[in-house]
Amino acid sequence: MPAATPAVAAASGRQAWRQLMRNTNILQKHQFPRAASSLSASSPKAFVPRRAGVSQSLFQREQQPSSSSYRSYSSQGGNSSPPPPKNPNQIKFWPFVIVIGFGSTGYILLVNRRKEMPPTTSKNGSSKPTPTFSPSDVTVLFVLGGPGAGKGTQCANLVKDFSFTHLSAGDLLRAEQDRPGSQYGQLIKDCIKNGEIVPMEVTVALLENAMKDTITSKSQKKARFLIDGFPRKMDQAFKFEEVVCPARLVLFYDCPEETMEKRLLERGKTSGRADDNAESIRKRFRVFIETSMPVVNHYEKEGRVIKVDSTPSPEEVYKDTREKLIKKLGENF
Ligand SMILES: Nc1ncnc2c1ncn2[C@@H]1O[C@H](COP(=O)(O)OP(=O)(O)OP(=O)(O)O)[C@@H](O)[C@H]1O
Ligand SMILES: O=c1ccn([C@@H]2O[C@H](COP(=O)(O)O)[C@@H](O)[C@H]2O)c(=O)[nH]1
Repeated sequence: MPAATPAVAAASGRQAWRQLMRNTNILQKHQFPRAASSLSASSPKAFVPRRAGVSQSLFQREQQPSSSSYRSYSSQGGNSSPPPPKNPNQIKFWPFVIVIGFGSTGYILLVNRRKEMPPTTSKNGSSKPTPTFSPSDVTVLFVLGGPGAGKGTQCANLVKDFSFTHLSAGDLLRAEQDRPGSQYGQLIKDCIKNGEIVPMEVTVALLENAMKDTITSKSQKKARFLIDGFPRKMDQAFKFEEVVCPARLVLFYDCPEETMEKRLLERGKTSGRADDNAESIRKRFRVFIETSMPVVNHYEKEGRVIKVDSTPSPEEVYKDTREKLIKKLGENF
């Protein structure tokens, strides 16, 4: 008996594979007529030559087997017996691999996206929690901008003209940091020094308490708040709007870093703030770009941002702010 050449070994391997597939009753059970071609596609392509331009269903091929359609192009030539007709029930595996691949990728993308989305369930099990304040009673304007952009300066003007209550998240945190017995004192101190964002639970609670105190002291349901320097991170934005009050607008003060740095270093001469120094300022700028600008962009996409260039003098910036605010909300918002 002649020694088996690689071609002979390959041919007998193919035959054994076909035999195995013919005996696989899973294929018959599922009746996948198209799957038959998969095995001829996934097993040796050269074995069944394609006939260009001929559209022939697999079913037809099974009905009319012809020797030419099963001609072997292997080196065995005429010595080998013609391959048996292809089993129409042979299954293609690559579509399943593709479906599983797409499915898994889609699932991972969905899970990652949901992490970025606002939560939809509440502690009490309802689909959406009710915010503490209704936007029909309480008007909230978020005031954002880089460190030293002039947010506090402009808030002071708006308070005079529009009877807002000004709540600065940074001021509330500094007060909490200095409050004797505060369990968050050291945490807040470290965050401020490094320009990092204090965990949202602390800041949201401080703001909500301050709003409640204001409304209680006024003995009326209606109020207007400028929430200065908040939200600085997406999670804060979602949490605040979900549990405290939806915001009407965002006032965004746009200013180049160079200008802000000069202002902060100047302010640092007298402010006594632990973060008005070159090193902290650098860190604050980085956090602003990486973490807070996405918040501005988010609200921008929703059409809720009034953008004001805060490079000119405080008076000019305020004039622009006032005009834009009235244009957007009307004189008597
Ligand atoms: N338009 C302006 N032109 C020049 N200086 C300004 C202007 N607006 C504010 N300043 C000054 O810049 C400094 C920073 O202003 P302000 O405190 O209002 O900024 P901020 O955005 O609230 O800062 P932070 O985020 O650090 O609290 C202050 O000393 C202020 O007097
Ligand atoms: O929502 C907030 C607001 C502020 N911080 C921290 O406070 C400092 C100072 O804030 P200013 O608005 O400049 O007064 C800021 O750099 C943060 O560290 C915060 O964590 N969360």
